[in-house]
Amino acid sequence: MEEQRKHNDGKNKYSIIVPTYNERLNIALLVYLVFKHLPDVDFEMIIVDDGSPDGTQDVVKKLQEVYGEDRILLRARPKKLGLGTAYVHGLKHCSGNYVVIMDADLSHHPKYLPSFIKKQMETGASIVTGTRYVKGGGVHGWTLMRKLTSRGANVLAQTLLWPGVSDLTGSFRLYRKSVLEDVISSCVSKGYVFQMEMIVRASRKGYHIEEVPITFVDRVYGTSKLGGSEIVEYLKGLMYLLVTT
Ligand SMILES: Nc1nc2c(ncn2[C@@H]2O[C@H](COP(=O)(O)OP(=O)(O)O[C@H]3O[C@H](CO)[C@@H](O)[C@H](O)[C@@H]3O)[C@@H](O)[C@H]2O)c(=O)[nH]1
Ligand SMILES: [Mg+2]
Repeated sequence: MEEQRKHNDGKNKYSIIVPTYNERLNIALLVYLVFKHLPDVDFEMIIVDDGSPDGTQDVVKKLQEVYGEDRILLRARPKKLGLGTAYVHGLKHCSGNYVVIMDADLSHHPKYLPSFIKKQMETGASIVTGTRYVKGGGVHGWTLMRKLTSRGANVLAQTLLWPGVSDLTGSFRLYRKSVLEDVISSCVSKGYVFQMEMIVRASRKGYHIEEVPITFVDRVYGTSKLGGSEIVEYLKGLMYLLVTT
């Protein structure tokens, strides 16, 4: 932390975008852990909730009372409109010069946040992406089917698009805000395929991308929103990128 403070000199602000759909049981713990792991960092959390029927927003409003509306921003949408567009929406409300994107279900543990920040400061990278597919990273708790889906999605995209990044579908990332705005404006996908499109486009545009190892632990509460239709969308997105980039 001391190290972090030394490099920060008080100028950087991090906006952490967290998309939520039915994360009532996870969001409070996530917020608690982010505050715990970033004690000396200037940050805000932007929760983009898509009208979760489980009452996620009620929990977020309670958290705002505890932590303050300047630290926890609730930027809701009326219904489930997809992960990719949730980031676009969240970005409009960011006041930081750096943006972190992470899941609400604790699969992206906030303990890794300092390593993203440190890596960015050491290298001056425009993007730092968490990767499960290098030494020190990994996946816990997934079924064989889900592991194969993720590996398959990555191998396929690596082979066809060779972007030079080891984890294309992961969504735990830190961006320089201006870079995120630039890359996001050229992205067309709306669902889960968004992660892959973002990193491929960023790499094509020549942005400096660094990686930090993370271990992705499957959620304890609730269920994944990744369904068969998202996989079809992914394959379509892959083909689209293949012919357009
Ligand atoms: N606002 C909003 N949030 C959503 C939506 N769909 C999902 N989310 C939120 O997005 C996060 C990820 O959703 P999960 O359903 O937990 O995804 P996952 O199956 O665990 O997939 C994760 O790993 C994949 C890599 O293998 C990633 O590709 C994916 O983005 C995600 O990080 C969670 O915080 C969830 O509440 C949506 O339509 N709208
Ligand atoms: Mg998840």
